[in-house]
Amino acid sequence: MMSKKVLVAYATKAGATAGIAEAIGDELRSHGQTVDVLDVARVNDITSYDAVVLGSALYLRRWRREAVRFLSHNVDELRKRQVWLFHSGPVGPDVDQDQAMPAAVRRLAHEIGATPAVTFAGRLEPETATGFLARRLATGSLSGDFRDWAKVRAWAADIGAAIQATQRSTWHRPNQPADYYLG
Ligand SMILES: Cc1cc2nc3c(=O)[nH]c(=O)nc-3n(C[C@H](O)[C@H](O)[C@H](O)COP(=O)(O)O)c2cc1C
Repeated sequence: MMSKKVLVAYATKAGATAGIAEAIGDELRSHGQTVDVLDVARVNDITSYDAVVLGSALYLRRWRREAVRFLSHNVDELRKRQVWLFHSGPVGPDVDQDQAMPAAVRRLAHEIGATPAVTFAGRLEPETATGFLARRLATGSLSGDFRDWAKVRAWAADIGAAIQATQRSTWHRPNQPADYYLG
């Protein structure tokens, strides 16, 4: 059986979200998928992928702009694919709090037909923090690497299983054009 090609794209400022994306990629590969893990700013064309996982770091309750731009520029192609979203954010006392999708991301996710973004805890450390505010926050109670690798891998394993399930049957999105069925 042909393995499906999966894009795991991430938007990061200080690298924590890239690490989560790599872990998702490793897990999917262990499920037999062919995976590219890429900075979303470097992705131009998604037509060669069967499924897309997109994650962004959260800053001041927003996604990074390159992730939002990717969604808005690829709505039509994403609608035809299986898409999963995540964001990486909470640190310190908020570590277990699911974060709301920013309004613009929620609208785009709805257009694409993707389920809401899952929240993964993040990392904020003096060694990797960039910018005055980040460096200041990184020395207080928010400081640390809170990424939950077991949670990340379990989520990716579910995605791997879902992609495998659609390899056995034909994957039809509801918005598949009608001429697809005509000879
Ligand atoms: C200035 C600043 C603002 C942040 N705002 C949020 C936020 O609104 N929500 C959240 O969950 N995390 C927030 N965080 C935490 C980061 O999202 C977290 O450290 C994340 O894992 C960083 O990802 P990155 O290393 O990929 O950039 C903020 C961090 C900084 C430094």
